Amino acid sequence: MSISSSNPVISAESLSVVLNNKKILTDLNFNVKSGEVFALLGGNGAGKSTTLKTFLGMITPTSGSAKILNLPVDQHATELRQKIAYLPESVMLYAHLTARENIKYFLSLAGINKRDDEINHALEKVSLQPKAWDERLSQYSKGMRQKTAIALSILRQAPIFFLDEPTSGLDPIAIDEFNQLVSQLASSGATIMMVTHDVYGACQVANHISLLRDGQLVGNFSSPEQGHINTEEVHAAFAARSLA
Ligand SMILES: Nc1ncnc2c1ncn2[C@@H]1O[C@H](COP(=O)(O)OP(=O)(O)OP(=O)(O)O)[C@@H](O)[C@H]1O
Repeated sequence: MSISSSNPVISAESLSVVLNNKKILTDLNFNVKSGEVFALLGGNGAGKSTTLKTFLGMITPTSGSAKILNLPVDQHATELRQKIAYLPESVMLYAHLTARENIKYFLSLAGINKRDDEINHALEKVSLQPKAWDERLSQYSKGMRQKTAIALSILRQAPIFFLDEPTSGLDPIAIDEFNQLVSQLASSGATIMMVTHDVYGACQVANHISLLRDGQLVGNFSSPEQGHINTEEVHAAFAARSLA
């Protein structure tokens, strides 16, 4: 179950999901390789959360498959879990513990021991200000909680990230910092899939964007060799949904 730069790390193959007799996802196909950031973009009710839940093993495909490292996730959830970092829209860490305490606690649950200097290094890597390291998370902004969760994922050495609406509720500076962090993670070889309705943020950070509408992929965009995906082009495609 190794990660090579040429094989897809995350792939949807003719993935369809029906829930309560309702077609939610229809024939999705995409591949994400190591070092890439993939954004699944769509409006409310497009099927983004359903796609994410399918890759997290919480929903079983009705047909086709959702694979990670070429393994169907619904059949290999336990062995894949340790490779995956999942950041929900609201990061699930303890408000009454500090960043350092949260990290130590969740690492201990995973049976991982890290020295204080290794934890410091991870917190530095995500640019969490040192003066906040020993403050309770109840004092943190959403951006700071996300940084803490990413530091934890770095220490867990999880190479595959699933991000759910990561920039919603962040101020513009925190959005830029978060996008930089995502780009850094990808440059160091992580594979990142995010679901979002933030066109601008997706264009800033993604190598590939797929546009999801009514459970179907209706547009694909890739970044040029140097630079970002064109925001206006993606915005026009996204906005066309209301005219369809
Ligand atoms: N268990 C279910 N049974 C029936 N329909 C469902 C079920 N779960 C989700 N849906 C429907 O599937 C569609 C896609 O929902 P989903 O939550 O995946 O969309 P989304 O793109 O994440 O939306 P949002 O941006 O609003 O969170 C919606 O119409 C939703 O009502």
